[in-house]
Amino acid sequence: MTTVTLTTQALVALAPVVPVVVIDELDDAVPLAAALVRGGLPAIEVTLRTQPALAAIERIAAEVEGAVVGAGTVTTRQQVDDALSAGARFLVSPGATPALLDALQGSGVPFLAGTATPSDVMALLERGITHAKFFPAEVNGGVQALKALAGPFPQMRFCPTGGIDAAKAPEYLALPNVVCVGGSWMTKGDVERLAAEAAALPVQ
Ligand SMILES: O=C(O)C(=O)C[C@H](O)[C@H](O)COP(=O)(O)O
Repeated sequence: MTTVTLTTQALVALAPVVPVVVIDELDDAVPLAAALVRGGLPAIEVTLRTQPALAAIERIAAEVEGAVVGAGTVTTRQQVDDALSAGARFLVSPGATPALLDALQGSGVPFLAGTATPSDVMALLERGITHAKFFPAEVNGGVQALKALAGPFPQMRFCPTGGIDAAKAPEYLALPNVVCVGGSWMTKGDVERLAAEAAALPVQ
């Protein structure tokens, strides 16, 4: 099997939206991921918040053609190892402790660590990391906060996540320092149609 190394830049360029998927029933994982891929959202974040999450990552990696499955809610080195073993091709965390950043930087796969403040951003830049999640986006000031962060940190690129829906996503994606947004809004209802609408959103 050929292993293609995915860079963070390539990951965030796959689609304007990274769906955040919470799997309560393992059997839901493959049909949901397949609908997201058909809609045009190949990079899929499965949160490690539920019991079947790792098995869901395994199944999606094995069975859903075109999916680039990743693990979300990664907060420990053990979860980094478990997610990689399950087949995760990228990792997302709500935060960024030094221990977790060591593990993420050693993982060999792209990752988005969580930032919410200027100091969080500086801790990543000190390590040469220029792409981050901005979490929880809406309650941390949303679009206005990201505009303010662009001043001192022009090199930083964000994937805001948390409280974003189809109505709010375009305003985020219009910002020069936003490369994609994360959200769960397209994972309920007519998933393929909602994914297709999200996939069609323009990125600045
Ligand atoms: O578990 C994580 O690490 C997270 O990313 C938290 C939430 O899953 C996202 O914030 C999605 O949030 P909503 O789009 O508001 O549902």
